[in-house]
Amino acid sequence: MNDGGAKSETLLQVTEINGRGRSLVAAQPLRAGQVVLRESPLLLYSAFPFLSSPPPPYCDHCFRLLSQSAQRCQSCSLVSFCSPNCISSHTPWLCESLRRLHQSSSAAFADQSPERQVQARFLLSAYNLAAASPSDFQILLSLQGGGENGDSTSEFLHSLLSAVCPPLPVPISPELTAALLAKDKVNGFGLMEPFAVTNEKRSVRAYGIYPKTSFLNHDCLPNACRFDYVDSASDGNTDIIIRMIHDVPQGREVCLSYFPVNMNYSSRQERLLDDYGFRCECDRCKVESSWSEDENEDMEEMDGEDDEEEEGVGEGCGDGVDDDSSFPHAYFFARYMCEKENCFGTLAPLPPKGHDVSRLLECNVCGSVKEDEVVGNA
Ligand SMILES: C[S@@+](CC[C@H](N)C(=O)[O-])C[C@H]1O[C@@H](n2cnc3c(N)ncnc32)[C@H](O)[C@@H]1O
Repeated sequence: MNDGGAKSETLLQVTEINGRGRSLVAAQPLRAGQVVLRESPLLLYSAFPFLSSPPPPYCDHCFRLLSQSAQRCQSCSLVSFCSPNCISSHTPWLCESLRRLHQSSSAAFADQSPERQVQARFLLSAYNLAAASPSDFQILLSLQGGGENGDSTSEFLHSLLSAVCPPLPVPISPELTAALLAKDKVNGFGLMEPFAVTNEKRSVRAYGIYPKTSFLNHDCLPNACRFDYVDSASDGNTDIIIRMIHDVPQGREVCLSYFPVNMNYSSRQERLLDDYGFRCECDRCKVESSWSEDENEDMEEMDGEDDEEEEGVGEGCGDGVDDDSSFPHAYFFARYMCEKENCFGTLAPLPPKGHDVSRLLECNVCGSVKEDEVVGNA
């Protein structure tokens, strides 16, 4: 994909904003469709439980779909790789830990949800990073999240992994395990299965943590969104790409939405408080906090359960939410929300060519591309 040779340092500046922590701010005017950040993950881990059968058909390093020539690890026989380069990432510690954990996983995870196994995979990757690349591990530790005491999940995972895995050259305390899990919760991005007609309900293939992308704060009406091109990227298969949805002046904060934009006010607030520890006071929340329950339910119906309401989004989303003053952000939904049923993706223009903003909008979930009917009238 053409990313216009983005140099994020000249486009985005890390700035501390009161009440929001580190934030990324436009260091120059940014244009609709512009790639403002492209980066590789600090750490990646499979979204599949240990006990999934058959084993996931992906390279355990770059998470590409494996071909016939895939190489299975001869020692643990649990993971496969697409190339000698990828297999070199499989350290002896990780290999032995995976083998031992897999052996004990039926008993160890018997009473646990499959999510625990995925969290254990994250911890193995994080511990492995601590030993294999201490400087990257320090970057991981510097990300937001942690500080709180461990809970029963972190205690369970810490005792299990310390009992099962071979010793590491670096000490891992229960507090460190708790902090790592908290950082994953706040900063992890899911890399989805590529969209296909036969795979409309896309699942997550892997999770990744991206150092600079982790500085992007949330806004319920984002001005940027993330793309990935798993299986279709010529290199950097798991790179994350941040593109501007519309023009933004210098000095304005660049924000993502941490979840699909169609969620209603109370669901958004609940999610942000539970998972990210803050109350959102963005412009959209200020408007929607005064809506009645019915009006908020109308927003819920935009999630595709009611097609008639969904079609009405451009004109306002139903009873009571039908004019510009009560629903000033209607334009966003009409222009930048994917119309495909059950997609809920966000649209951003393709990267500009020269001075021209693209007339084509791409969905960051299903990948469909459509003509922008209002280009130039942002
Ligand atoms: C992925 S991090 C973003 C970078 C973070 N501000 C930092 O200092 O590293 C997510 C965290 O940033 C903060 N945050 C994100 N969006 C926010 C917002 N709209 N208002 C207040 N805090 C926000 C919350 O603490 C959240 O858990």
